[in-house]
Amino acid sequence: MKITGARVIVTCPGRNFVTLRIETDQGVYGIGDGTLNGRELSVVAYLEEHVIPCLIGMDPRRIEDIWQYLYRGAYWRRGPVTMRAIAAVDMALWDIKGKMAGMPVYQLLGGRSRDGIMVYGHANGSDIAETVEAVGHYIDLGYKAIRAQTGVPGIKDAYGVGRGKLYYEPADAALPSVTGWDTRKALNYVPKLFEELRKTYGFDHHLLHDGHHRYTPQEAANLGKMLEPYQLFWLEDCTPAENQEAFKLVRQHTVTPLAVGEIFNTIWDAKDLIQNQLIDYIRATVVGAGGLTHLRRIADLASLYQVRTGCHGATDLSPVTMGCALHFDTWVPNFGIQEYMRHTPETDAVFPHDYHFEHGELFCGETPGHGVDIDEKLAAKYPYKPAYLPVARLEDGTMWNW
Ligand SMILES: O=C(O)[C@@H](O)[C@@H](O)[C@H](O)[C@H](O)CO
Ligand SMILES: [Mg+2]
Repeated sequence: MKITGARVIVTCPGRNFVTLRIETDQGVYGIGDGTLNGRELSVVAYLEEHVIPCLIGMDPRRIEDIWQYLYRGAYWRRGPVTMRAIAAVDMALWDIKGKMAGMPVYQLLGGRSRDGIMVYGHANGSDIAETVEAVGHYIDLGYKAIRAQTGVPGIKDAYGVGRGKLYYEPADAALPSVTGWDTRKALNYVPKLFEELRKTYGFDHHLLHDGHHRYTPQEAANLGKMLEPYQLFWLEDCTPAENQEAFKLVRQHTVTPLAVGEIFNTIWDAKDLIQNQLIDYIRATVVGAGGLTHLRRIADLASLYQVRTGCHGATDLSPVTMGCALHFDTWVPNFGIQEYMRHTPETDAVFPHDYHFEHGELFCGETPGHGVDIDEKLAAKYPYKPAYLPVARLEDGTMWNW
């Protein structure tokens, strides 16, 4: 069996997506997601200039060998662009493998470990009252787990406050928009949100919060401690994780569960955090961490230390990634939770899929492969539109973490 061709499809049904389609001499094709929010065209170039020419003539059944070829062969290893390009190839090859076997990908991974996949949605508001109401909306939709993010008085465009009830897309301008941040104001306000949420809705639902890399280790430890009475499912990205040791300080001071990893792109980013039990959930994703082939290695390492998966699932991960993630989540023994930021109807129309939402859970389908396709005619109606993630500055103008 041979790869006879491959092409990259860039489409923007409300936001940009990068999709790789791989053709074979058996007439079977597969698709993969390579979207990198705000830097999409770098992955397009990497795929078109440096990956696709190497793939032609290769045997698509050799998923592991092609992964090793693309990882080791690049010489310059790791990084978000390289690993997303590898992920796009990997997802497409698993899709082809499933179609050839007549099986959904979760069967190829090892079969079902569960039926439904517990997901969490994104409730947010400009202040505590609005956010409390938004959480109620997600409860009414049947979610068992809800992430809550609030605007903070005195902070311009604080992270996580969307522009609509269900859809949250942070990439918002042709050049990065500038938002503000003030840790002291946030530390004085965020715990009050969770106090109000528990007072209003009790403890029957999981609540999550995303620190989005904004706190120093000491501040993160302080926030984790202040949130303990509200029994969060997790506090995510509480402090930048390049220095994995920083989590030792946080861990010493709080039992609030910690999650990290949506910006990780290989097992090396997470190895020390997992082996030292510094986190409870690993958020690495199929698209961000080199595809299913590498993500299951991360999950296996995590399982040795009772760390569970909590894959990132924001709107900037395409339905192709969501489809693959659900097959992964259906198989992985140490599953924790799956993030599920709903895509818009336009996006869903471009990417027809067989997964569905019911009673707070997502269910992958039984279609051979990963169960997601791309309508290229429709995709062509949405040309690429430059969009960047915002940047954040402190009140004195210091660059900070968005
Ligand atoms: O946990 C999350 O969902 C966020 O961290 C993301 O929405 C993140 O801001 C975006 O994926 C960035 O593109
Ligand atoms: Mg996050």
